[in-house]
Order: sequence, then structure tokens, then C-alpha cells
Amino acid sequence: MDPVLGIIGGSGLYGIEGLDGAWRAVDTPWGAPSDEILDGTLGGLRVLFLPRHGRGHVHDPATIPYLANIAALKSLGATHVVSVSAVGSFREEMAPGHFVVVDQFVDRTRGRPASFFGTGCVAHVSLAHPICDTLATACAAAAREAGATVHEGGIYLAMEGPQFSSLAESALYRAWGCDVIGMTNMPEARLAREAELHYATIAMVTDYDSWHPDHGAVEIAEIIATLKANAHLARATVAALPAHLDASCGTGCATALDHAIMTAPEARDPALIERLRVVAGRVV
Ligand SMILES: CSC[C@H]1O[C@H](OP(=O)(O)O)[C@H](O)[C@@H]1O
Ligand SMILES: Nc1ncnc2[nH]cnc12
Repeated sequence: MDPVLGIIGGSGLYGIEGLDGAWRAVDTPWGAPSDEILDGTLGGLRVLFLPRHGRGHVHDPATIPYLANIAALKSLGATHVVSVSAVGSFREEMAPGHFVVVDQFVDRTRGRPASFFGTGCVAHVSLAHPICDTLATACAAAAREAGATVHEGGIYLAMEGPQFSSLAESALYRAWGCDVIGMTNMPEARLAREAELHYATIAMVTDYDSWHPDHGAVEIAEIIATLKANAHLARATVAALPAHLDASCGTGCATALDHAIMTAPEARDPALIERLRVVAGRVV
């Protein structure tokens, strides 16, 4: 099966230059995604682009329709999903303007729907390695080719927001060993794994969060300025990605549901099973 690349564009990335295609409205059993999806071709590969916050930045981190976003990409045939996200940094060496291809998450979000499964069909997928190793390698190679300074590996702390962290929280997350902070990659990564999609994140550092003694509080103006200054790198990275995509996977993303469903076939809720066909049709 040829790979189909879904790209979820975060803050500052609401379109993709050079992606020839059409915006398509998609509906899912979990409602509409954040926006229409740009379905087109880039570098000979089918690419599906979805602006996470919607064009014009309409959705806040807590109310982004994460389930619909992942279901919509899956229903259009995505096999891989790359998140492009703005983050704050907890490390001096991960400076504003740098890209971090993260490999782990700590999830501090609260109350966001975080699973396609539930009463009537219970499933437990592994999230020990939430990032697809092969896809992350491709992201790092593409970002380097684009001319970005790239850090391979890093722990992304997903906070609830929408306010930025307090100084005490920032110091605590840093002491925990986290590397970058954002508000959106959870539950997105959980849902991508449940939908058996290869998922990776290119985190673009926009600021030093609030722990840094030489920098003041996080200001949105600083973040937007850094995003604008590095937009060309994000665009060039996305353009370079198709050539680096490798359909192989050592993480087991595409078979994540093989032994995950606990509910006996005769005890399953037919209505939930019907909805699940969109994301888990291989096993339900
Ligand atoms: C514009 S700063 C805060 C905002 O940016 C990040 O979103 P995304 O991952 O979609 O780029 C961060 O998580 C916040 O939602
Ligand atoms: N410092 C920060 N905290 C949370 N999300 C962010 N996105 C960009 N910078 C951030």
C-alpha cells in the first residue's frame, strides 16, 4: 500500500504552498474536523493537510476536535500523520528557531476525550513508544535538508492551557526531564495510535517558556514573530518530507490494535462498533 501523508498544521501553519489539490469537507461519527482538508499531491505523494486550529485560528487547544481530526484523516486514507507544532523549550540548547523531533510525551491535559473506544468496546493499545521511529527519522532528515537546526529526540509536555505555565510549573516540568512544552499533541498522539496511524511531531521552538532567567514571561507576540521568521523552514521541511517517507515501521503502529480489544464479540455495542469502523475497521 502506498503511503498517504497527513499533515496537521499547528499555530502559524494554515496552508501549504505547492500542495496542489482541493479543500474537502469531511464528516465523521465524531463530528466535523477543525476545518476542511486540503487533499492534493506533493513530491509525487498524496498529502492531506489539516490546519489543527482551523484557518483563521478558530479552535483553542482544549476544544480542538481531536477525534474528528484523526478519524477524518484516516477516512480519507492517511497512513502517516505528521504534526507540525509550536512549542516552548526547557533546554538552553533547544533555542527558539530550532526544530525538535520529539520521541516521548508527558500528558498533563485534563478532561479531553482521549479514546475512540469506551463502554461497549474497550481497547488498550500500547503507548510506550507513541512516536513512529521511522517517520521521526524521515522528519528529521527533511528538516535538516530544509536547513533547520534539528534535535532528534525529546520529551514533549502536553499542558492543558490555554494560559502559559507559571514559573513554578515550568521549573517542575524542567526538573522532570521534559524538553519542550505545548498544548495540542495530546490526545492527538493517543488517537493516532488507536487509529493505527504512524505519527510523529516536528516541534518548532518559539520561546523558552517561563523558567529561563534571561527571558521574561512567554508572550504571544514573541511566539508569532519566531513562527513568522521560521515559516520558510517549516514550508521547506514539509516539501522535503515526501522524498524521505519510508513505509517500513519498527514501532508496530499499523498493527497496534492486534491484541488491544478486551470486550467479547457478543458483548460489544453494535452502535459503537459501527462508528469504530472508520478508524478500526481492520479489527472490528
Ligand atoms: C501560538 S502559542 C500556543 C499554541 O501553539 C501551539 O499549538 P500547535 O501545537 O497547534 O502549534 C501550542 O500547543 C498552543 O496551542
Ligand atoms: N511556552 C509554551 N507553552 C505552551 N505552548 C506553547 N506553544 C509555544 N510556546 C509554548
